[in-house]
Amino acid sequence: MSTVSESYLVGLIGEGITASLTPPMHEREADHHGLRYLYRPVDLTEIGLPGESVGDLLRQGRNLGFSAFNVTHPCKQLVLDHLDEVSDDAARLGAVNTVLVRDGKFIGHNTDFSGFGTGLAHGLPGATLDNVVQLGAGGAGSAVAYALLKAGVQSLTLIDLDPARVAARAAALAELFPGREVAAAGRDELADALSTADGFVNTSPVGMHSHPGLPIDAELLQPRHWVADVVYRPVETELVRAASAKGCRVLDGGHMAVGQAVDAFALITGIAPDAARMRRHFLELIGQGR
Ligand SMILES: NC(=O)C1=CN([C@@H]2O[C@H](COP(=O)(O)OP(=O)(O)OC[C@H]3O[C@@H](n4cnc5c(N)ncnc54)[C@H](O)[C@@H]3O)[C@@H](O)[C@H]2O)C=CC1
Ligand SMILES: O=C1C[C@@](O)(C(=O)O)C[C@@H](O)[C@@H]1O
Repeated sequence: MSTVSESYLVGLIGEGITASLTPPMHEREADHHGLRYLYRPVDLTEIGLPGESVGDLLRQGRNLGFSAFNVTHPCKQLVLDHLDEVSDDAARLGAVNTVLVRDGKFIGHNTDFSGFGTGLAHGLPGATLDNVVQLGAGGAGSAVAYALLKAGVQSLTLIDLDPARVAARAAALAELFPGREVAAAGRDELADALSTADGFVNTSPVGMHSHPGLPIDAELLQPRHWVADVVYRPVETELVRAASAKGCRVLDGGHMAVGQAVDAFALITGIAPDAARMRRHFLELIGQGR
């Protein structure tokens, strides 16, 4: 037996997340710190609940002694209506993936953007951030674009297949970061945009096992470009491979996947986790086909 001050009970609420690597990453790191820490997936698909039930689940979880939750698709925006406090960045971004239960209150944070930002700083130190092209303006893309602008990117070109979505995202980001240039573009403008860019980030699903291929023509990459992917199944995507072969510095999608877990673990426990150890564990899990 343990009381809420002696142990941690954490859940991940979202659709189709039973195979997520985030629970084992947290649990293994907690073991290293000698913590009693259990992290369970609460898979909406398996229990047959809609995303709108996230508020009820949070309240039930609080009553059952949960310490915190990660929330993911389709709940990152829906959860906002149920929180007592939201960090400035999560409020600006309009998305929460981490909810702390503190004195019966729900406090929202976003570690997707901070996790990508930390991965970028550690994985590509000193990368020139003046001009960046990002493919994909969906859920992951919103957090990554926010992280890039926070990291100092001056000119960001967002490219997506959905013109309305990318225009809305670019306009919202331009308002949040006055003085920066945030442009929306179509795929036909990729070559032009990359000709003056320092870096390229893929946040589209292209490159996943279920969606194989290169998200852009590798001919467009020059050795001066740094290249980041957020796809992490596989970790070595076709983009990562092609960019490395061109001599580009690369950041694989595992950095964001581990970064969000590192930052959430720190928020939940107040303990700084060993990020390198968590990445080794993540790569081990991926290597086992998890
Ligand atoms: N490393 C990490 O921690 C995470 C990685 N991901 C990865 O990011 C990928 C995207 O996830 P979400 O943003 O949640 O999906 P989403 O569906 O919200 O957004 C994907 C966006 O990419 C656009 N898109 C698709 N194909 C494109 C193409 N060929 N060219 C340009 N735009 C294209 C879509 O129109 C859409 O706006 C996932 O497939 C997953 O692999 C997602 C979440 C976290
Ligand atoms: O979107 C994601 C991915 C995730 O749901 C996972 O399954 O690893 C964990 C969430 O914290 C994060 O925001």
